[in-house]
Amino acid sequence: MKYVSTRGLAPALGFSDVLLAGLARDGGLYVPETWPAFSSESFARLAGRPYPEIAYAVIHPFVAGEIADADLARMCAEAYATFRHPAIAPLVQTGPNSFILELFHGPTLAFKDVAMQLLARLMDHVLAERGRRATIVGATSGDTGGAAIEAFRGRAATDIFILFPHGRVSPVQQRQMTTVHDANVHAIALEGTFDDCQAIVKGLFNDHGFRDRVSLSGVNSINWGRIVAQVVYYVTAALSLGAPARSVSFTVPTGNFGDVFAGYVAKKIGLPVDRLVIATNTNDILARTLESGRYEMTGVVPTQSPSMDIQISSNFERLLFEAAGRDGDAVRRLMDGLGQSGAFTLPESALAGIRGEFAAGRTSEAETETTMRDTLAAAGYLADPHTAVALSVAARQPETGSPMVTLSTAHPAKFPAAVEAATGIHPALPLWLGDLMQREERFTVLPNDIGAIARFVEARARAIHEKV
Ligand SMILES: Cc1ncc(COP(=O)(O)O)c(C=O)c1O
Ligand SMILES: N[C@@H](CCOP(=O)(O)O)C(=O)O
Repeated sequence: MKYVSTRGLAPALGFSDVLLAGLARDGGLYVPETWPAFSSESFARLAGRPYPEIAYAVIHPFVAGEIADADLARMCAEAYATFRHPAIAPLVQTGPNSFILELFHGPTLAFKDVAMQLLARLMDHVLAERGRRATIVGATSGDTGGAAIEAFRGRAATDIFILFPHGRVSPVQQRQMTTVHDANVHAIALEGTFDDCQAIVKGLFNDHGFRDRVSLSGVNSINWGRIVAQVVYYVTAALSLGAPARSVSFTVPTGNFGDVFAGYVAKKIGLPVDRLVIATNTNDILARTLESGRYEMTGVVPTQSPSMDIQISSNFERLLFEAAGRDGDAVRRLMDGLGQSGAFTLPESALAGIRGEFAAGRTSEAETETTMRDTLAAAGYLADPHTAVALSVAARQPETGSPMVTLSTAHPAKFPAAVEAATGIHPALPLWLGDLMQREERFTVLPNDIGAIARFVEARARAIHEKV
């Protein structure tokens, strides 16, 4: 299987090259040339199997033989051995037909661990086989950074630089990035928003000289390896609820569109998914786009679900590519429009296609608080603010008979202030992170300037390369 760029101008690559490339050289995102097809029988055979086995089975066709089967199986087993729940991604029933899919049992208490623990192992494996090193530069609104640093810390073949928006992540999120002192880890507080961080990362990828000099790789959801690992929990959740014999709906708290796009991929490979619902906070560009057909940036406001304070939603480009009939020229024109004027209008047929696959809704700050309080009162369940955004949107969906699964993307202890203000309960960090707030912080504050970031990365990466 080859992967093609959403902008149509970069060479098609195999799985291992796509893992290391991150962003395509034409600025697009890689997607598989064709979707593998799973039959009902093959899904049925996976029901009841342990999570790492299902991960292996789902990811295997996407790897297309580029990694030996035994190595892939071992890496799936090792990645999910880092999780603190035997089910890895357990389902909790909160109503007659309502379920919460808990994705926060990994080392940093966020759903990002599910993909990142595997991605680090896959990248290490490919780099070792090629005798190469890579410099990872990533952007985070809070959770990707901690998960990436935890997964890549101490790895000999990678230096990792994470840009986070200064003052806009929760104290727990910040400390998960700034208290890791391995020599290959660099936390950078950028004087800007998450969108600024992400624009700099994409800018660095599009500077081919820089990209080649430092062997740039990415671990944001621009990397296909992130998406494919996230497809797995849609499969495990649906199988637990009766798939393939019945279909299941999902509501997903959404920012960069990676998580909900993984749900779309699950559907494309044959999982019976009824509805896929995009849930946004007041940074509601995706909900507005589905309503009006116009993707239009209006400025980001800080919310109590900071990881979703995003308006340039990277993976929406992957959906555009699908909805535009896989026409890379059309996607390039739309993305150029976004770059020049901060907006684009979806072609009618693309909008109709997207509306056929997704529903969307937004949750205000007041509704997020009420939902945290009501969920505790009605179901005895303490949800984090990101999960609450999605629970609120899920509750407003029409009943179709299929079970509704809301993805819970973070542990409430990552956002104690918001959870306590809404519920009166101060969620404690698990024992192994109990001293997080006392650990020494180390990070560099840099201006919102791509040149300053490029110089910092190149100087530090080179210094590390010279020592090795
Ligand atoms: C806790 C949490 N929930 C939801 C999201 C949104 O996920 P995505 O960016 O994949 O749409 C994020 C960040 O990505 C997050 O950290
Ligand atoms: N919400 C994310 C933003 C980056 O998303 P990614 O999935 O593209 O890595 C975060 O927590 O950093």
